[in-house]
Amino acid sequence: HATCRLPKSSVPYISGIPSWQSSDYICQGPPDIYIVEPSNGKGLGVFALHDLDIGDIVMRETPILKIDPPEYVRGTGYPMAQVIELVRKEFEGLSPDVQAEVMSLTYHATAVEEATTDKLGIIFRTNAYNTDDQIGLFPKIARINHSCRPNTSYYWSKKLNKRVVYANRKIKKGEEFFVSYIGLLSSHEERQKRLDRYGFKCTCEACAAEQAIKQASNQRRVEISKAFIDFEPQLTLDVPKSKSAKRQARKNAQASSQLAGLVEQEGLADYYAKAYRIAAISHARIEDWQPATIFANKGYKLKHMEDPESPYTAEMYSLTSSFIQSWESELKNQSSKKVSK
Ligand SMILES: C[S@@+](CC[C@H](N)C(=O)[O-])C[C@H]1O[C@@H](n2cnc3c(N)ncnc32)[C@H](O)[C@@H]1O
Repeated sequence: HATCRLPKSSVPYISGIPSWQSSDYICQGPPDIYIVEPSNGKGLGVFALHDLDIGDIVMRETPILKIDPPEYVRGTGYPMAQVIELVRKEFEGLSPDVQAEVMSLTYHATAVEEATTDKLGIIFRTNAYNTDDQIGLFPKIARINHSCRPNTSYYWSKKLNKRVVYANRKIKKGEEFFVSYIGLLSSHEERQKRLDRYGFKCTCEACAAEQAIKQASNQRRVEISKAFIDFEPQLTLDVPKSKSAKRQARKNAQASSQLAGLVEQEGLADYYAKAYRIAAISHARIEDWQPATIFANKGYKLKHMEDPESPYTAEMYSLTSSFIQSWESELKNQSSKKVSK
């Protein structure tokens, strides 16, 4: 979408000879997508400079510093002392400019940590994101604030060596971009506990809603989380044989459609594809090919938008095409039965 134009004062052609030098030619390249500005009560934030569609890229960024994480300890996370040592080693190898960029990032520390812990370590804790198997600092992405119903999603592209942030719904010019720093399938109180280490009370639209709405949202999130776990053992394409297993599978298919509806109602775009996959497989198990195909195709479209080359995209592609074939033969059978009647 480059906007290329001649400088205003130039007269483009005189007798077919351009009167301007090629260096006058202005080609701005693609319009900027975001601007970093103060965000009310949240320090700096990142805002849209124009309207974005679902799937539009907001940022793609290579980590300026990354570490192989030490072993994760359940309950307490990565051992901070070891993380700091690893980060410090990488930091020493950076140019002074890049070091300054790292040190300019925001951080949150308790009074005790402020007195005892290396500031670089706390900056890393406040701003770092996982790649596939490492943890990295992405100074531009680090300016994006948190929401429990974010309008952007992200993934790590191994091929590009970049973290990619994209719009997960339509975004209007001037809106702030938000990502989620935590898993979102828990109540407001649980989420706030996990956000405490970032040092803010979340006032996103889900957390700031009035009590009754927040209560309903809490319930939906807990229900979605439970359903994801409950569905896990049933995610095979084996068609149940016994009558009772078939009856159960029909109930499950119904519940899977409700699950997809619940995730959509809660507006948790990061979980749509997972819910569609469950609904697709659950309907395939009762050989209800129309909804199975539609759900698989929805999941495929989302995965493709995120990363066309990921194994998840390939899986959803193969499910969609196999369910379409089954649906087609079902339709053919139905019409040949009609003809023979
Ligand atoms: C990764 S940084 C985000 C960018 C940061 N606002 C800045 O000025 O650089 C995380 C910090 O931003 C602030 N923050 C992020 N999301 C917020 C929110 N929803 N409400 C208030 N503060 C938030 C907190 O201070 C948090 O520790």
